[in-house]
Amino acid sequence: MGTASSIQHTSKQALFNVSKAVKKIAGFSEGRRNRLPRNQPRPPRDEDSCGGNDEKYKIGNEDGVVCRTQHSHIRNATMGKVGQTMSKKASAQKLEDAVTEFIEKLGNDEKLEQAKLQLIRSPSFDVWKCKREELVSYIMLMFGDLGITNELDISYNKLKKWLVAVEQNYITDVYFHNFRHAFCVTQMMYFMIHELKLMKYMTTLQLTILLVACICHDLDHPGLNNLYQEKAHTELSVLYHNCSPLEHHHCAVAFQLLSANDLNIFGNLEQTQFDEVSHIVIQLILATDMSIHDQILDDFHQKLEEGFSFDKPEHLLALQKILIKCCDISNEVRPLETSKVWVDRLFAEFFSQADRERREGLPVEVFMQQTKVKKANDQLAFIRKIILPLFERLGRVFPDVNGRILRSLHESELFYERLSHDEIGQLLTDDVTQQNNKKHVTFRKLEIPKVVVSDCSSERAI
Ligand SMILES: Nc1nc2c(ncn2[C@@H]2O[C@H](COP(=O)(O)O)[C@@H](O)[C@H]2O)c(=O)[nH]1
Ligand SMILES: [Zn+2]
Repeated sequence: MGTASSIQHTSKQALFNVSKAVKKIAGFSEGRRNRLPRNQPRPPRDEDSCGGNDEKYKIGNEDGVVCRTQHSHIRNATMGKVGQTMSKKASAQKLEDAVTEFIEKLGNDEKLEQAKLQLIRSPSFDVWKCKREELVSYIMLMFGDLGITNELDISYNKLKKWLVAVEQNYITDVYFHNFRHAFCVTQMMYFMIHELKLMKYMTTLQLTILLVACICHDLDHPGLNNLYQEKAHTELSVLYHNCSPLEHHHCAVAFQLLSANDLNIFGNLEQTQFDEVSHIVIQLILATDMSIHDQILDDFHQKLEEGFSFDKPEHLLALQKILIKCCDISNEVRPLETSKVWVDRLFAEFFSQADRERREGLPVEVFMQQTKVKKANDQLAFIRKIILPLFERLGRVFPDVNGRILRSLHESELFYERLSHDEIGQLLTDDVTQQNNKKHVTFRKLEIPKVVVSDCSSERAI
């Protein structure tokens, strides 16, 4: 697998040395920064992320919200270890009781942290009940829990600054491809790391790569897909010759951010290691382009037929691509009340793109036309043709996938099967376009590259 060989080679090997003697942080980071100059900060955002202005997603006012949010959030947690053989709803109730009981006994910060870790280790974690700042702090918890901050010697401040910069480089007004989506993909990966015990097979650096790729995989997504980029001959489509233009852009923004000295969470790696890490992160982000879905699935299938081995770098990379793809389209692994919102948001993004295409005189795909789409039908098809086969293939390496993950997917399948008989999604949550009718969705003209590396200051303290 060429340059990725040493990072990917054999599990649980000490792959990098962070001792003071080998750190060349200053020179190393300066060099990279000089090659990739910083850009102008983006104007401040006017609202609190997706759904921030919607009553439905509001958690309360700013005063005292942290405490109330944490507790209501923990109380509303669902599933987890409890009730793995029960339905999504029954297991949710059981865990809710268990967590409520647990909270009553909480006496200090450490216990609260443990309770939070329990929450984010579950696919039932409800992203809609959190403020953006909380999401950043949850990712910090994941890094601490997996030993990443220790092993890569990342300071609390640097990690926080990097995450805040990443969060600011997702576009708030985009219905689906916003920071909450990136968080969900990351949190699902964190869940999978525990559920499938990936730490037995991968090094801490390899796990870090997975999480970083998830966090960055849709950076600066404009809410207009690759088809639009091509049809409208956007700057991105020209720059990347219509070859996964969005995914290449997400990579470009990710590495613009990492090029800043104070944001480079890989700053303690040697240059060659940084290059190898970058190479893998880029390949994982590029793998999220659904137009190469079959190709990636076939490649993994071939490795399975050869006899999958964690010790073969090319096998490991194929598996990592499947993992990030699973997480990227994993909303249906979550409880229906969470996943339904994502379905509506995805369609709202499609419809918004279709409106724009009509305004610009471009052809509009049928699956994006509000008058033609049958949400339940389409979702059922997506579950059956894309999601289930992908997870089932992952299950060939990790049989644990066949437990609660597949059960949950089959529950969703059943739900949409029933709904598709009634159609047309009357039982789905209110259309997001109606929820957001006060909000004007404005897509900025793409400027390449545009990255925010400033404004990570104390007023945004986590
Ligand atoms: N009909 C559905 N399409 C979905 C769903 N989840 C994801 N998707 C599609 O896949 C891509 C994923 O790639 P991304 O990196 O752009 O997030 C996404 O754009 C959708 O087109 C789903 O639940 N239903
Ligand atoms: Zn995505």
